[in-house]
Amino acid sequence: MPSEKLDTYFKQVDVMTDSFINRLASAVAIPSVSADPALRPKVFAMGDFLVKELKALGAHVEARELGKQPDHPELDLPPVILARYGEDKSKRTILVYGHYDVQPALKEDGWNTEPFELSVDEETGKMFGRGSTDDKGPVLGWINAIEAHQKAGVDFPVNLLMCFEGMEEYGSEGLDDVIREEASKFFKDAEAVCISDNYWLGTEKPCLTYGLRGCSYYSITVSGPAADLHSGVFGGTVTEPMTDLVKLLGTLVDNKGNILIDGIKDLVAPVTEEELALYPNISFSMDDIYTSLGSKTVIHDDPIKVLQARWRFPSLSIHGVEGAFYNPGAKTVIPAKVTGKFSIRTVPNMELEDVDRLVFAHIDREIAKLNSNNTFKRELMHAGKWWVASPKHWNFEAASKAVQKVFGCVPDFTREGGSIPVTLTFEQATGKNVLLLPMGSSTDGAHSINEKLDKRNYIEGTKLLGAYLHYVAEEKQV
Ligand SMILES: C[C@H](N)C(=O)N[C@@H](Cc1c[nH]cn1)C(=O)O
Ligand SMILES: [Zn+2]
Ligand SMILES: [Zn+2]
Repeated sequence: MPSEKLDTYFKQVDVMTDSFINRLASAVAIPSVSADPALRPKVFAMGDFLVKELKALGAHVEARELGKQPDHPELDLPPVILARYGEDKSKRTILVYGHYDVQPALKEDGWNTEPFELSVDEETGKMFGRGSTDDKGPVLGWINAIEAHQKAGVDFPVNLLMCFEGMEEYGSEGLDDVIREEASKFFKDAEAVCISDNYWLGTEKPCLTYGLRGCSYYSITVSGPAADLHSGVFGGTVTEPMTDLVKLLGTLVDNKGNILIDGIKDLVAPVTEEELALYPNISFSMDDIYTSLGSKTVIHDDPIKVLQARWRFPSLSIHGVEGAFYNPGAKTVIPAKVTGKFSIRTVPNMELEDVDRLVFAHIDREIAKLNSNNTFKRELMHAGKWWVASPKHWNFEAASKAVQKVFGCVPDFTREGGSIPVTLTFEQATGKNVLLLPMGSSTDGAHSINEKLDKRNYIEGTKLLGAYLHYVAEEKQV
């Protein structure tokens, strides 16, 4: 058992707490928003930051350039950063993945603090900042683990391969090809894969995740007049694009979460008795969902139904309207062109092509019903497939032991409502088991305002990642 080495490593992590928080603060200060063309240089800057940190620790680092962004040919895609720490043939080799881009964030969206300044509340231990939990904290967790081993003089237990991308929040543009290409090259020695980019179910108990929903993201564009118009002068004389769009968006889903697109439900695999038996053992209560939501505005009032709605069934969310008036005040404008955006979270056995076919058939039918003289365009913006794996593997076994060592409890085995499409690509390209080992908790507010990572999750999470690697080194391959 790696107990003594682990205790030395844990003590070192505690000693280095402030320095690890400073590292996170430096990373959060780089607004690496992949969706904002104006901030693309910052995504590159964040990649450079990681390269510098990794090289300073003696890792071998290579960058894979991805060329231009297909839907914005004027933009360069940020590189995929590949790194290797350790080349000892007698050790296991583990491949880890994370992303260094973040979701957009503006103070005026409702943040209590500047989103790109890490703001640490010493009383609660909450560390607010965009990317703190998704996914800069976990990515830095791997780097912290390397550094703490060095400083503690504890031999690093495995060879660590790292793959960090800068376009995850924009559909992981270009990454699949790199993974397939490198499976027999940079990643060839990998014996298992670990991804830390999702969240605990609650705030106290860690989990290991073996399933993800997929995400198919669509847009509908409605255009009419050549330019935005005065609603007093032109209201009642022109077919308004926004009126058509609101009608179309209103046909997709009801406020009880039922998807109204014909045929979607038929694509979902029936829930088995075996699966049903797993839910009651999972620590999850209505209070957990209330705390995560910050409200009681739930659709289901039973925790098992909540979990199933999140993991096991598809959902459709309407995200926003480009071109619409959204500022405070009362602007009397008729927008000339509006683009509505929505996505469907997909589950087994929904095939991407079937979902697209049903979505487009539905939109076309609804457009025809409008009898409108506006112009309509509907598009799939990006898609990633769902993933479910078996947690009966030494990779999960090692992570479970690490959770028990660091947190003193047996983790829940969970699925996740969010999507990390490259998980499936890693599994298929390397042929190895993939484990999702989250660092953040259910209240972190990833993608939302006031995103945070608790100090405890960051520091104990850094211990967890290191401990996982020690237990992995000890697991027998079956
Ligand atoms: C779970 C992960 N941290 C995450 O946030 N994934 C994103 C992936 C995505 C899909 N479309 C755009 N980004 C998510 O689930 O929304
Ligand atoms: Zn993420
Ligand atoms: Zn995200």
